[in-house]
Amino acid sequence: TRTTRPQRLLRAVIINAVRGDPDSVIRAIDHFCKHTEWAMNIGDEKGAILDSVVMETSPSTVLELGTYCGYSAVRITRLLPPSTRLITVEMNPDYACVARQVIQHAGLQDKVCVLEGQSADLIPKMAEMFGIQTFDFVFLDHWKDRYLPDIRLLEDCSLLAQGSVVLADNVVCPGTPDYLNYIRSNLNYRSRFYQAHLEYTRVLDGLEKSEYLGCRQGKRQ
Ligand SMILES: Nc1ncnc2c1ncn2CCCCCNC(=O)c1cc(-c2ccc(F)cc2)cc(O)c1O
Ligand SMILES: [Mg+2]
Repeated sequence: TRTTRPQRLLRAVIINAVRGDPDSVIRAIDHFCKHTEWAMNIGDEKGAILDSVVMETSPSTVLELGTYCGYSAVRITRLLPPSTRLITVEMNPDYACVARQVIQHAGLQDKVCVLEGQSADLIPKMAEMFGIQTFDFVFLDHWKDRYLPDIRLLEDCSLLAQGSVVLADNVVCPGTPDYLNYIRSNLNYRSRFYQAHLEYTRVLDGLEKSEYLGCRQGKRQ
């Protein structure tokens, strides 16, 4: 049977990227997506915004929902201090398999845990599984209609602390209207929109960064 797009992306990484060099893995994927086949990685333009938010947060516990081929896992993890770990959740086993190999090619396998399963099932088990209390940084990049239920689940599981930062991809394209409405009208968050473009295209898209302020009451009127 023909290879899948993630398998062709992985082959491009193995051929073109230097083993152990995360930046060359990022460059190889962006080149593949610009010149060979589009793929739904966050990409270089939004990726630079992701980098800046990670650096300003300097998190010690990081959660990513929606791994795909591991591009954003490599982008995030290459910026983390040595003792920090990224937990990334992917429900598609084929994607997870490719992502583990991309992450390994970048030399970051000791700092990333790729968990297979649905975010809804795994979020309630996170604290127990990893011996953590809260996440300092959460990156949302999975099914767009899961952003809202999953941020609510993170709140209910007390996995967000005052100062935790939630960054959401694709809030314009494909769009996450219910999530945006919730997070922008909720007094427990301070949100900021970063205008950008859909990866490797001229289509408008953007990222929404939301800082959790702790548990206050009420909604913005
Ligand atoms: N742990 C979990 N729980 C639930 N779902 C889970 C999951 N783990 C994985 N998934 C399943 C997510 C599948 C990928 C999600 N991402 C997307 O769907 C996505 C689509 C586009 C896109 C834009 C314009 C187009 F014309 C076409 C596609 C761009 C993006 O940047 C995207 O991130
Ligand atoms: Mg995305």
